Amino acid sequence: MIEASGLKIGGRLRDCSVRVPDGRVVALVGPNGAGKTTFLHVVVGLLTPERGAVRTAGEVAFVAQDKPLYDGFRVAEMLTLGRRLNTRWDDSYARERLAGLGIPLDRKVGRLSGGQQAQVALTIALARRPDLLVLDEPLANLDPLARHEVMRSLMGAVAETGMSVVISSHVVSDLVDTCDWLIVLNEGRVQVSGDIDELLSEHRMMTGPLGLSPNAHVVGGSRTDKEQTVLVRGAPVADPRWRVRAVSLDDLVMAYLRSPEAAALPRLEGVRT
Ligand SMILES: Nc1ncnc2c1ncn2[C@@H]1O[C@H](COP(=O)(O)OP(=O)(O)OP(=O)(O)O)[C@@H](O)[C@H]1O
Repeated sequence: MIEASGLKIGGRLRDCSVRVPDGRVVALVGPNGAGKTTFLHVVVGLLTPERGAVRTAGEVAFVAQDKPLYDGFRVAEMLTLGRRLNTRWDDSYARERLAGLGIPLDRKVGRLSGGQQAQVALTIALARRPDLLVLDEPLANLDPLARHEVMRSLMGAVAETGMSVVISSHVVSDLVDTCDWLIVLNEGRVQVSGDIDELLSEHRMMTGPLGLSPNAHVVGGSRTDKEQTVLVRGAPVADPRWRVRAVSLDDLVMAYLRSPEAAALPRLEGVRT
């Protein structure tokens, strides 16, 4: 569970509130400089907000954007470090996971591929047996195959343990198959927070003639010289002049990011400050 209320850090985070239930796999998306890393640092306790508060349940493991590995260390030495630093460390889990991935324990970290380094960082975080795993852009600099492998093996671990996860990324398509909760951060504000299936089912994309009102709550849109396409929230009024289709997660995120004043947030009463 993550409960954040009214988080403020200068202009980097401005009144950010979210409430995410236990066991969710959260996609935290937003453009460069949106505040994702800042938000994650507050969630894991590395930064103290000027205003607001955050609560998380249980043990938290964090994998920072610049993977916290030592190039000169062998993989086995990274595990020893993990064991010494963490009381809840599960060494046999770490060794089995790395063996399953074919990553040799005697290899120096600096000699591993980017994908293997990401897997070692993830294994060290998982071996801490966290209740909440927080990953800041774990897929950055990985090729598509390695991205897929990291996400697939992460999902295996989630299915085994039921832990909550937050993953930040610029690339929505990397997260679409694995995450079930979406947070969109834009210019230091939480623009969207909610269950992904619910968000997708309550939004529609409508295309119709210019000048025609969609008779629905419009999030944002685009136009050509003949037509307009708008993302709407809630059921549109039936009108044959509009072509209505379901939205993809990408459509939804892009439409909100293009309209920074629009928001899709649940009511947050009951959040403790
Ligand atoms: N230590 C700091 N002190 C002051 N401002 C900072 C600091 N770190 C980052 N910022 C600024 O805060 C804003 C948010 O940065 P942050 O790194 O949280 O964004 P992000 O969404 O993670 O970006 P990216 O996707 O590029 O990693 C940016 O404008 C950044 O320049």
